[in-house]
Parts: sequence; C-alpha cells; structure tokens
Amino acid sequence: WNAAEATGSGTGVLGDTKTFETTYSGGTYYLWGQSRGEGIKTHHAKNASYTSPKLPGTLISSTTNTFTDGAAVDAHAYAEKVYDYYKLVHGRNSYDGNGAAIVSSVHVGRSWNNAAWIGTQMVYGDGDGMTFRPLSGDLDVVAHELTHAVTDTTADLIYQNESGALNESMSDIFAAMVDSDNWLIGEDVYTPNIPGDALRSMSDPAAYGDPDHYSKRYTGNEDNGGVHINSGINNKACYLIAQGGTHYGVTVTGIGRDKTAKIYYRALTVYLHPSSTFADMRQAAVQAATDLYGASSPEVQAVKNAYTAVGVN
Ligand SMILES: CCCCC[C@H](S)C(=O)N[C@@H](Cc1ccccc1)C(=O)N[C@@H](C)C(=O)O
Ligand SMILES: [Ca+2]
Ligand SMILES: [Zn+2]
Repeated sequence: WNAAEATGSGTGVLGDTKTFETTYSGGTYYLWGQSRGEGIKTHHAKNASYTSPKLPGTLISSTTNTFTDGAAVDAHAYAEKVYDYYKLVHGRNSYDGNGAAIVSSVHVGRSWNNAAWIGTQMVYGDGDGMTFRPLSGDLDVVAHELTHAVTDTTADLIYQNESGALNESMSDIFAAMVDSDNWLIGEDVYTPNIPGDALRSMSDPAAYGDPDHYSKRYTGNEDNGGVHINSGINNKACYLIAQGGTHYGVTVTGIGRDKTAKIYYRALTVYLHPSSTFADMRQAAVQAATDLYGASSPEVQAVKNAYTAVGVN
C-alpha cells in the first residue's frame, strides 16, 4: 500500500469542527500529516502514564476520515498551527530547525490535570473535568509544550529555579504569540465550570498569585523552585514590552507583539544558555533587540524599561 496524503475533519474538545492532514493507507485514515517536516503523528495512549514505555501508543485512525476524539483532533490540528507559526514567523522548520517529526499522545494518565514535553514527544492529560478539560483543547497548551522542545534544542534552560522559570516563561510567551488574541494562558481548558478565568495571566500574573516583580519571587523548593510561579516576572516583562504600561512607577512604551516575539526568539536561540538567570535574560533581550533594531532604538528602550519595571536590572 502507498500512504496517500488526505484531508480529514473532526470535532475539537470545545465542539468546533476543523480540518487537518491525514494519511490513507490500507483502507484506513490515520492522524498522520506528511507535509510538515518529517510529519505530525497523533496517538492514543490508552491512559498510560507520561513515564510509561507504552508511549506513544496507537496512531489514531478512522475508516471514514472523520474523527470524533476531540482531544486527538485538537492535539493534531494545533500541532500543525504551531509548526506553521515557527516556520512562517521565525523560519524554523519544526522544533529542532531540522524538520523533526512532531509526535503527540492524548488520553495520557487517568484524569491527569497536565500536559508536557517528555523530551521526545508531547503528552496530554484528559483533566478531571473540574480543574481541566482535555488539555490539548487549548492552543496555548500545545504551543507551550512544543516551545519546550524548541527550548531544549536551543538554550536548553535547566528546569529549576531561575533558569527553570525562564524555561516556563518562554513556553508561555510563545503560547501567547501563537494564541494571540489575549495574554491569558490556559483559559480554554482551565476550570470548565468557571467562565473567564485562566491558569496564568501574563498581563497581570498577580491575578492568579504569581509574582510580577523580582522582589516578590518565590525562593522555596516547591514546583522545581517555582518554575510556574516565577515565570510571572518574565511574563510581565514580555507583556510590558509588547503592550506598554506603567508598572511600580516605571513606564514602558509598547512595541507590539510581532517585534516582541522576534526579540524573544533571538534571545532564546542565540543568547540564553542552560544556567541563564533573570539578569542574563535582561541582557539577552537587550542584545537581541540591539541586533534587530539598533542600540538607540525605542525597541531597546522598551526592553530596558520593562526589565527595570519588574525589578531585574
Ligand atoms: C511532567 C509534569 C509536567 C511538567 C510541566 C509541563 S511542561 C507544564 O508546564 N505544563 C503546563 C500545561 C499547561 C500549559 C498551558 C496552559 C495550561 C496548562 C502547566 O502549566 N502545568 C501546570 C499545571 C503545572 O505543572 O503546574
Ligand atoms: Ca490564551
Ligand atoms: Zn511547561
């Protein structure tokens, strides 16, 4: 049998219809797109844990090229969107820049309230229906997890303490650049019974208990030294660079999302390194903005003011 490229359709977690690439082989259609890099494949984990050797599980199939597994439909369709973002906006072919195959598994764990990049592939929990609905149902989550793969193949920021908070922040930053209609993270899948909330906010991290100034950073041992907490400091800096604002008395003139994304992409792929601290982040962003827009540009000034505003000098 040859593996013929096709276009499938299906219903996502939120009940929306979408189309995506599939492959027809031997009378069956598979969630396998062939046109992007080495391909995008989406599997059913059958509740195996994210540490299980059974992953990735079974390639999801349909005899009709219509797919009704919402978590699978969204994991697959959103992986295409994130691939396209990195290729079209940053000229990066897949997460490694070399067209690496993008592999995902849905229905990982039992009622697992999380998603992750496990070094080789993306994994998505179904949530418990209270804290989360199936996590691939939010483009934020897919972009967050695939950005961990970009980080791992570039700066490779150590996943603890300040470098870990930067690692997490990079994933939130590019989630917000891909899912670009707000500065909330996880709003589409977090607490399905509570409208309007989110897991995190980049515009106001404090709204969900995260710090928005370096002096308020968490220094305990929870959460790998607060990687999902202290990410708020860098997330706020990114928000200020893009949108502007006055924060703790420091005023930033925004430069917009697109230029901000280019600055963080260059900082991540050229200047940050595994043990980078918040101070290193400021320097990397200033240097990236200088490379792109010039030392005396308003873009560089916005970066400097934003990091000063969040207490990173
Ligand atoms: C293996 C254990 C999980 C590692 C942490 C993964 S990378 C992660 O950060 N997951 C995201 C999922 C997410 C992303 C965007 C929006 C909503 C949810 C995350 O933030 N997880 C939170 C719940 C956490 O692990 O504290
Ligand atoms: Ca969002
Ligand atoms: Zn993460």
